[in-house]
Amino acid sequence: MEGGDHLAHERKKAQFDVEAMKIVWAGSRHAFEVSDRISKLVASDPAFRKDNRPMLSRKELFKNTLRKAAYAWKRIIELRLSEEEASKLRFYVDEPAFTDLHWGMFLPAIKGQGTEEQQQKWLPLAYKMQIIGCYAQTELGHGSNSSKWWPGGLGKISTHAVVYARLITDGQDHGVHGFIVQLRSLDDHSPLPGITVGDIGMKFGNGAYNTMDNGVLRFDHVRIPRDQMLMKVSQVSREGKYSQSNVPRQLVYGTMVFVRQTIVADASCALSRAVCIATRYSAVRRQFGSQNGGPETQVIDYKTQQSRLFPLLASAYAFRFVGEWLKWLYTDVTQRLQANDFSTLPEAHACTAGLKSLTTAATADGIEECRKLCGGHGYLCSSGLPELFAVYVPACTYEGDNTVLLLQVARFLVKTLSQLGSGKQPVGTTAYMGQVEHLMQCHCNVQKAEDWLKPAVILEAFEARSARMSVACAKNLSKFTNPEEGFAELSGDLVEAAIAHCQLIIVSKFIEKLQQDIPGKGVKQQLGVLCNIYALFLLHKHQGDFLSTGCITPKQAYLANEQLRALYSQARPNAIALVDAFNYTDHYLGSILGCYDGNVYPKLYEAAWKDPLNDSVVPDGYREYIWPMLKQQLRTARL
Ligand SMILES: CCCCCCCCCC/C=C\CCCC(=O)SCCNC(=O)CCNC(=O)[C@H](O)C(C)(C)COP(=O)(O)OP(=O)(O)OC[C@H]1O[C@@H](n2cnc3c(N)ncnc32)[C@H](O)[C@@H]1OP(=O)(O)O
Ligand SMILES: Cc1cc2nc3c(=O)[nH]c(=O)nc-3n(C[C@H](O)[C@H](O)[C@H](O)COP(=O)(O)OP(=O)(O)OC[C@H]3O[C@@H](n4cnc5c(N)ncnc54)[C@H](O)[C@@H]3O)c2cc1C
Repeated sequence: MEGGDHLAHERKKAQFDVEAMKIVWAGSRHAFEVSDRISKLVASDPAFRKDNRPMLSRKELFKNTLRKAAYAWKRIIELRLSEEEASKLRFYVDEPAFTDLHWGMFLPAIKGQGTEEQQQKWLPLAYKMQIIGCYAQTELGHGSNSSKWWPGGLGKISTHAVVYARLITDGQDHGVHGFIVQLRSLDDHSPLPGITVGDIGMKFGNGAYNTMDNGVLRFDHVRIPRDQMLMKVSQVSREGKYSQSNVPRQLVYGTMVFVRQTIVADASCALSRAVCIATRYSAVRRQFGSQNGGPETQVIDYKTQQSRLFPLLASAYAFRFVGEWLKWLYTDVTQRLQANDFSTLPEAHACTAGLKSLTTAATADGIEECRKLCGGHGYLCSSGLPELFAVYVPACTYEGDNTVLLLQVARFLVKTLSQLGSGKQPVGTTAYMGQVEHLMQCHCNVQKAEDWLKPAVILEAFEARSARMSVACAKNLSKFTNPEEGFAELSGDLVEAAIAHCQLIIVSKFIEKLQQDIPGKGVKQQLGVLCNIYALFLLHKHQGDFLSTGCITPKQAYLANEQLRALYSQARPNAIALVDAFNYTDHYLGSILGCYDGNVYPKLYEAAWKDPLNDSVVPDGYREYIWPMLKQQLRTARL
């Protein structure tokens, strides 16, 4: 079958209003319209072509990224795009670049930690791209006195950086503070005196994150003007006197709370993209196994394929909704901070750190699973999956290694439990800890598989598991005379308790989403199916936790799995429509396997001939290396 929509029969099976689901996915009609318009603008402009990336050398690749970034900026100005539209445009250009750090970290750091005066001086320059900034925190080795190493945009492009360094006045160390530092001349881009700066070298994967100039930076007697220390949290007077505003020191790390929140939202984009590719291809790909001489089985009909694919589809939606909620939490904490209410900062830190860790780990693993779900073709660059994985996987490390972040969550949980004794009622995402006595002894009330569809039953099981794991850690910690020693010794268990808590947050936010008014025929029902798949998949995967803490019985674990299988059957006819609801253009997907019309095989065949290796029938190197070898064999054979 040539041309046409090869997935039309799948689209007809949908039991819900796909257009309405697109709006739910986007977050609002307005967000949908902006996203739809800008993604099509990017897709239709040949200047944003990206299929040749894996073939380019690092230098060609990097120059191409600079060209695209400059062209994107030109279009943003010409079209007078709003900040929201401009940020969507950069998103759909889909190429990591120095601009990510400029807009995503440099500007937010100045906004969050600079005084009014500092903001007035630096923000207009940065907004007009008259200076380009990066965020320089990480060091080559341990400590804050070796060389900066890793900051994106630093290597070759940034003119300025927010540099994190220790502040020492009168021989007294005041800890890490942020400073705006000019790195390069605004005339000829050469490094300023005393500054050594460059790129740190090739990274994982061809193309992929090599469009970014992650850099190294050293200072030798560089003087930073006093008024370039970011002084919202603490100040140094003209006379060299150090003082602190009446705000928590942790605000110095506020940019990380912001970025981690955006990383959670981004996880749903990366995972949904991989899932869209794998779902469409699984419906196109047929294998043996039909009965009565009918068409061969679509691989999406294999239960094994469904049990690997549908939990990822459900996770993409779950991460979308928890990302939406996290954005709300971040906005809320920001407003409170402005009113000098710092009470929710520890929770915002724990939620952003924990959810960043959980969603990036699941997304990186999920992209790799999607590659395998596409069989051999998933390994081709034209599937889009190898590059997506290579670009995405460092999210498990940057903005805080995932294990380190889970340990931060664990500290928060242990602290929350320890405060129960003093009568402090936990609120927000730890409110359930207030019923710890009930959760320690409650029994799951599931007798038949369908009982697992009740939100209250799911919630209680997840709350009980999380509370019991945290309490077990707290009890074990209390056996140590030195708490830090205890924390280090039990860190493995603490990480697992943190994971249980974060999974509870994701499940509960999905359930809360379903309590909202969601318009559109069948939309809420489909989201209900996905929510149950997400929760029961986690329960099945971590049944060891649920069983060992006595939250459920082996029979109930068996029933959960039975229900999960039934849910996969319900999701099956809607699978293609559920990925169509992401509204991704073929340009953004960048995948032959995931193309909208499902016309995969002719496109794969055609793409193969475009590979530079097929430019000539006889390859370069044949005469030099292969021909003499063949001749040699010929002579040996004759002897
Ligand atoms: C608008 C468009 C959006 C575009 C989005 C852009 C996205 C761009 C993506 C680009 C891609 C990559 C960018 C990557 C950038 C980076 O990686 S920057 C470097 C980030 N580095 C880290 O994350 C290091 C991880 N380590 C930590 O976070 C440590 O906690 C930290 C180094 C900050 C401090 O360590 P310590 O000094 O050892 O202190 P701790 O014991 O950890 O903490 C002390 C107390 O402070 C609390 N805390 C820690 N962090 C925060 C925080 N961020 N906010 C609030 N509070 C925090 C912690 O809980 C402790 O509290 P307690 O004393 O227990 O009450
Ligand atoms: C692509 C990319 C882009 C980046 N961009 C930037 C940027 O723009 N700006 C910037 O400042 N930085 C940037 N970084 C650096 C990044 O933030 C750090 O790599 C990250 O915070 C992890 O720190 P590390 O590399 O020192 O890892 P390490 O801390 O050395 O981790 C190594 C191992 O030790 C373990 N470990 C470390 N500490 C503990 C502990 N306390 N307890 C238990 N286990 C522990 C970790 O789990 C990990 O397994 C980037 C990194 C990457 C990969």
